[in-house]
Amino acid sequence: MILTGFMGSGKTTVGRRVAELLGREFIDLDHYIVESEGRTIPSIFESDGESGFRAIEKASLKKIINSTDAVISTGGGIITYEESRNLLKDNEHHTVYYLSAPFELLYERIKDDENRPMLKQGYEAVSALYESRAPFYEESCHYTVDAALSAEETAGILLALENTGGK
Ligand SMILES: Nc1ncnc2c1ncn2[C@@H]1O[C@H](COP(=O)(O)OP(=O)(O)OP(=O)(O)O)[C@@H](O)[C@H]1O
Ligand SMILES: O=C(O)C1=C[C@@H](O)[C@@H](O)[C@H](O)C1
Repeated sequence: MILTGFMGSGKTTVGRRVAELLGREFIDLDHYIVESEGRTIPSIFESDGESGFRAIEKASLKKIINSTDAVISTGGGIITYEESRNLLKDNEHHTVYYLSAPFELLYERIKDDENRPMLKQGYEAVSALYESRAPFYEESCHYTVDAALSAEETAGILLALENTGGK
């Protein structure tokens, strides 16, 4: 199982819970990057820029996607590169679930978090980013799931889908 979606959609929160319910390991790709790089995400953005972070993110996804049956939560920008989108959609090990919710709700959840460099652009730019990314999440997933619910409810939906239509 792989979870995608915009910042604040609950990929980490819900992913950790559904992994517990499925009895599988949980890997948060942002956390994996921080551990393997020995740097925080804001410091990677500062020294390597967004493009540097994206290159590390793409390589990290490539490295783990076919080597684990863990529940993987991705970073919000994983759909930036076509290669990553194809890797998500065409992979043979994981069903990809897009956690989808309205922007205003997501922004309320994340607006005060200092650990998300993309938020420095301000409300209007982040809102435009949300709009521009939505089709990419849609095209690279197998299921779109409502993430405006409680984390527990969304985890329950994912569990049911994984047990019926999951890989
Ligand atoms: N279903 C939910 N209902 C209410 N709050 C939630 C829900 N899911 C997550 N949150 C809260 O929103 C914030 C962001 O959640 P989380 O880190 O799980 O999102 P994410 O999709 O992994 O974000 P990112 O892409 O930036 O890593 C956290 O404070 C979390 O507690
Ligand atoms: O939406 C994004 O571009 C990001 C989301 C986070 O998960 C991190 O991957 C990073 O802060 C970038």
